[in-house]
Amino acid sequence: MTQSIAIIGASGYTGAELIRLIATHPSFEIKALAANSKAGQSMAQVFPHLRQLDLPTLVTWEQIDFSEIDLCFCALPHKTSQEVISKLPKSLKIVDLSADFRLRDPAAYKTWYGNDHAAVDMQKEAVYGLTEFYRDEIAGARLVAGTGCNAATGQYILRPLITAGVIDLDDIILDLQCGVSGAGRSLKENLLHAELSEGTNAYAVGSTHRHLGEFDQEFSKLAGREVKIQFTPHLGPFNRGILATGYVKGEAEAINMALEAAYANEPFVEVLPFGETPSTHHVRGSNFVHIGVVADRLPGRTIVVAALDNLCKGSSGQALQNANLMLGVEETAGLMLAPCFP
Ligand SMILES: NC(=O)C1=CN([C@@H]2O[C@H](COP(=O)(O)OP(=O)(O)OC[C@H]3O[C@@H](n4cnc5c(N)ncnc54)[C@H](OP(=O)(O)O)[C@@H]3O)[C@@H](O)[C@H]2O)C=CC1
Ligand SMILES: CC(=O)N[C@@H](CCC(=O)OP(=O)(O)O)C(=O)O
Repeated sequence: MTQSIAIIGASGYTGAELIRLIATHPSFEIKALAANSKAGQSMAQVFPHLRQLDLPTLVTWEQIDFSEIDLCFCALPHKTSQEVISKLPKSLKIVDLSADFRLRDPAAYKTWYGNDHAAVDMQKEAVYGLTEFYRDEIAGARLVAGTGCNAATGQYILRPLITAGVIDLDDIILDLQCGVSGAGRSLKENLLHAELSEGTNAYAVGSTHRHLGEFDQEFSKLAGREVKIQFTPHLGPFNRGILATGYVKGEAEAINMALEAAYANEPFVEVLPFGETPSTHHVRGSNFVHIGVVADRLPGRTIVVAALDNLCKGSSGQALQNANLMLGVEETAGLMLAPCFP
């Protein structure tokens, strides 16, 4: 049976990545694609790399006939997403890629995003989209909130360690580099080639990045007590990929065992042989996550490194994995592409 798919925000990076992945999906068919400033254009005009695909012309989301859609991906900026989603049919299955439905607590949302939420009921209804840890809830959900790409990478490292009780919860440092496509296809000075290439910089320093709202929510829920980590992201001078490095207090062997046990049956999460560390080069364009554990020279301290592709496992690949669950098809459908290397 074919399932009909719509994508709102199809003219952005995550929208294009969804289309690339769905192109090989055995049962999903793209019926409608929506944009804002680019409505009226063909996808070949907006994204020439998708020229060979037979795709509908971009329209505005108001022009879509949702009665013929089984599931809608929403890849819009924060705030716009909640305004649009609150106007969509209440029976429509939605996977949202924005930050708007990730945080359960309206007060926490206001702290990290600065505004009151426009759809508090839907915020409470949404299921957090980190597939490996919310699989059953996602399968029964109507609205799934895709995670932040930085937030996903950090959680792949830390969630199993918190659950297994193998690290000191008051001594967690996470450091991360995110490729420039993480900022979307927008024109900003610091994203110009001349100002980005051949250098790197930290941002949101002082543990002020909004993805800390997701870390606080998820880690505190897992631990049954408040957990706050130190987190600094860096803007990487590369297009795709996130490399996160966690510094924790705990024994490396126990940490490695906890990660191996947590991901033993996961199709997309791979724990590398003990002592090896991952690279963004080896997950690029794929839905895979690689994780590696190394004992630090300081006794009782361990380094854990994770790599994923922000546009795939960090957003669109995760979104497709969740959509597969919501529509009852094979979870890995359309997602077994090998990484693109070099
Ligand atoms: N990039 C990444 O790695 C990740 C992104 N995300 C989140 O996913 C969402 C999409 O990100 P990304 O694809 O990178 O963003 P882009 O900036 O590349 O694309 C944004 C899309 O939203 C559309 N849009 C903008 N404003 C409006 C509006 N007022 N009404 C309707 N459509 C509008 C744009 O249309 P048009 O171009 O026609 O104006 C475009 O299709 C964001 O919320 C982002 O935070 C989440 C995880 C990772
Ligand atoms: C380089 C860069 O700007 N990266 C983004 C990652 C964005 C992301 O994960 O998505 P959301 O915006 O949906 O939270 C950042 O750190 O804000």
